Amino acid sequence: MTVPVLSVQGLSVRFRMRGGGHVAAVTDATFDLAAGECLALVGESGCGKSVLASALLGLLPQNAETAGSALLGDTDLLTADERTLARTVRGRRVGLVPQSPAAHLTPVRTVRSQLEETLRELMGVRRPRLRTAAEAAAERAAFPAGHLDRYPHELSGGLAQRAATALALIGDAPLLLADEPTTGLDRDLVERTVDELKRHVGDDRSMLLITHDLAAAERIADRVAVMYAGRVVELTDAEAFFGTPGPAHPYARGLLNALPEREFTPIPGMPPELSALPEGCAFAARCGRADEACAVVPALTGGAACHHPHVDVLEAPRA
Ligand SMILES: Nc1ncnc2c1ncn2[C@@H]1O[C@H](COP(=O)(O)OP(=O)(O)OP(=O)(O)O)[C@@H](O)[C@H]1O
Ligand code: NI
Repeated sequence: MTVPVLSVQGLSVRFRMRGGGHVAAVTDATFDLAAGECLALVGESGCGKSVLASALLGLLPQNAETAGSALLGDTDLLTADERTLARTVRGRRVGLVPQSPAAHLTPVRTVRSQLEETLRELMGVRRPRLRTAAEAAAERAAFPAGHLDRYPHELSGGLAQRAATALALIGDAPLLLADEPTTGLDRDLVERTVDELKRHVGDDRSMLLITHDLAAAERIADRVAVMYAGRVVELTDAEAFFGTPGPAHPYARGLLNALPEREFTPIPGMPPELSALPEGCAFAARCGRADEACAVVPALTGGAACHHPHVDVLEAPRA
């Protein structure tokens, strides 16, 4: 077994709130990311995806408490000091593809100057090589050279995304972290963006793609992790998940069946408040399969954290 690029073990993040309460944003997340693999982390708004990403980047706010570990090589991202994270991790070992590229780019500077600055900072490239290097960096993300002297507000959503991707690729980081890279894009642009990201994954580069867009995840992911109320409730092979036998966890199955191109039936009810999670399985209150066993939190075994996973899945060979 090869050493994973990223190994997350029992990662929990909770926020201390005024008045003594807590928000349990991420609870006991455990997963590995293999070299060249794309893992899609999916789940509804507010389930803890971005908090998990912030934890991996050392960008949690002051009121956050973490537990567990997240090993990137021999660096534990949860305990590394800010200096290490800023100087050796962000950009260099983890490339960040942002949620809102237009907002992530500096508004008062052209794409060329932002690429050049990042090349200088991360790769030590100096004039006169800077100009050619910036053009090569743009080309890598299919950003047209003719638009390099534009300011972010002069770019379409698709081009802003490519500019942000070009920036994320500069450090040759072995791990790309993309948090909702397709939010706000039209469907055909979503597909193009996802396909372009996919070109950068493989061999020496892995990707953790955070999205609530299951169709985007299906296009690109090798494996899927489904989060519900802060926990990973299913972790499985993408082909099995989107095809046959389908998701094992009733929540994951409901999420897929809610898609317009599938059954278009939403899961009844709402997720619990992360400040007041129930004792047992957090999905039990919405689950047609729940019984008294669900008063205890189910462990993530056989790919799904559920006392009553879909049987057809259990009987089929799992990846
Ligand atoms: N600084 C904070 N203090 C308290 N609670 C927070 C803080 N940051 C995030 N949360 C809470 O953590 C939970 C998880 O938020 P998160 O942003 O990770 O969701 P998400 O899955 O990324 O959703 P979306 O799809 O909308 O981006 C939310 O309930 C959010 O309100
Ligand atoms: Ni988010």
